[in-house]
Amino acid sequence: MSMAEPRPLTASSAASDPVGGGRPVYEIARLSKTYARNRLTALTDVNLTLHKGEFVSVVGSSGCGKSTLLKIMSGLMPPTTGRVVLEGRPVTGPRADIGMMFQQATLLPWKTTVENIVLPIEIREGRAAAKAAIPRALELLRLVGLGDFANVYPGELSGGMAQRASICRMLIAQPAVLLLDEPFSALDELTRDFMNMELQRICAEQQATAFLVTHSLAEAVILSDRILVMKPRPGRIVEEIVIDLPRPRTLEMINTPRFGQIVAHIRDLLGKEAFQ
Ligand SMILES: Nc1ncnc2c1ncn2[C@@H]1O[C@H](COP(=O)(O)OP(=O)(O)OP(=O)(O)O)[C@@H](O)[C@H]1O
Repeated sequence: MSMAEPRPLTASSAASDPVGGGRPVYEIARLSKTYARNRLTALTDVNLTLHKGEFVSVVGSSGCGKSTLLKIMSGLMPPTTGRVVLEGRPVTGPRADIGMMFQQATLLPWKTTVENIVLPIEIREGRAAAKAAIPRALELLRLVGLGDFANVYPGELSGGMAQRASICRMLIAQPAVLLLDEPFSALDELTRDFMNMELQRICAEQQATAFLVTHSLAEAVILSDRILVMKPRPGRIVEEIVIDLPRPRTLEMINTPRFGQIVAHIRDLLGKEAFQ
């Protein structure tokens, strides 16, 4: 293998090879999922460890099991077999220390931005706790550049601004892990690029441990320390790629030969079926 090639690792080594030396935060071992209704094996023998401060993405063709994996990781769905452990405790349902972000911001239109951000606390711990969390919500709004928009309603926010607000809502409970389900795919390309750079900055500032599902290879490469490549029937991790581009990443890196090589390598791994 030449030095210019991405360094491929086997899927089984994914569980034991920390990037940046962080401690293990989220651990999945021998995970499988068979949907009872159609007896479809959506995932088989998935092993994965996320280390503190690490950004890991998963890519793969439609139907390879990415959403199934994310639902299990978030506690929304039980696995058929295997171990799912966050901060030493098995994940058996939704938890306050799991932060989630989706394609749509899903802010409540009758609540102001800051009220939306403290909403998870209000739901879990009541009004007094939500009120006490407002200073932290305002601090988070400043972190994402929305300091002046705390008291406006979501209808007055652009798509990118609404997603920034949902980053704050995700971070308010100081989650141990961030699970990101194509958070910027509904945005136009320029805003999406910008938001990815913002996400990188925020994750670095918060030392966040993040797991991203995306259809965009470029997005996965620009953001990640490692990329897991999945294949379908049955859904499994076939390769792990360590992204050795320096940090902080910049959009200019997208035009470098190294970036192009890594994307081409992943595209080859995915094969033609991923793009049909
Ligand atoms: N609730 C369900 N019941 C039965 N089969 C399901 C269910 N949800 C997903 N599947 C099947 O499991 C497989 C994996 O689906 P999943 O949605 O996890 O894939 P994905 O990689 O997220 O796809 P996409 O990229 O298109 O969102 C697919 O074959 C899908 O048809």
